[in-house]
Amino acid sequence: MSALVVAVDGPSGSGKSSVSREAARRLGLAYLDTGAMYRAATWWCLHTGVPLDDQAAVARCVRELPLDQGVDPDAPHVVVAGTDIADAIRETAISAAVSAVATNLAVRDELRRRQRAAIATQSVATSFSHGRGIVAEGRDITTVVAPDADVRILLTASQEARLARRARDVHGSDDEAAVAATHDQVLRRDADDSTVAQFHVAADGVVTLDSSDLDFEETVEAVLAIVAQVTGRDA
Ligand SMILES: Nc1ncnc2c1ncn2[C@@H]1O[C@H](COP(=O)(O)OP(=O)(O)O)[C@@H](O)[C@H]1O
Ligand SMILES: Nc1ccn([C@H]2C[C@H](O)[C@@H](COP(=O)(O)OP(=O)(O)O)O2)c(=O)n1
Repeated sequence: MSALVVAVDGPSGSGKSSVSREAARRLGLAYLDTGAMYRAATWWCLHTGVPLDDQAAVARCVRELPLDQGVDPDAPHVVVAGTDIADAIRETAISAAVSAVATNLAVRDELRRRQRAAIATQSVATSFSHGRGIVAEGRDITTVVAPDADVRILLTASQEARLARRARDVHGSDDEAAVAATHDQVLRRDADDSTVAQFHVAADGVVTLDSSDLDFEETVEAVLAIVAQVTGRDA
């Protein structure tokens, strides 16, 4: 079976990471979390003491980022210079700082180069059970990193749904205080990130999937239905 590349973009809390990972698992494909790369780059700059407002220094630092990122959806790992940072990159300090690194255009060039290489590797190597290929998700995968992907999906959800999901994720509750505490992580970050990537409106040929009124399972099934419709391939 030929390689299959599925690209998924969307704003924070739309469900990109969890839904893409589960879809990859069911399709037997690799899974690339490009947001984790921007988070790992941010962790590395902070760890090595590079001030995030020094654009040139940040760019130099990220070009040397010793990142080892797994693409098995059942066992994702993010290791930098021998340290497993999979949990550390989800902490609020990284979520608050990551847009400063992700809006650095030289950083984007470097990480996009690595993302294209990871996608190309999975397009030629047989790694998972049903064949070859990858589900890659982020903010600019359908438009810039892999605009020629076989399947391109923009996963959206209402602001209310996204805030509630992130609040449950981070604070274990979606009451008023928990939702208010996630505003910076979701709304401010999306506003900053959308200055360098267009992920609120689908580009030509990109299928929009609105998950506001779908639960997790329904969203995964909707992604698989789009893949089946576009490619004729079932999970
Ligand atoms: N359709 C959905 N309905 C309800 N919760 C969802 C849905 N999709 C994802 N989630 C949950 O919402 C949270 C945020 O999802 P995540 O995949 O991290 O989003 P993103 O990568 O877009 O920021 C997670 O706890 C996830 O399990
Ligand atoms: N392809 C990508 C992926 C992520 N980013 C940026 C946008 C986000 O602020 C950070 C982290 O992305 P991530 O997908 O982990 O963010 P959330 O799951 O929405 O919290 O990286 C990007 O600019 N381009």
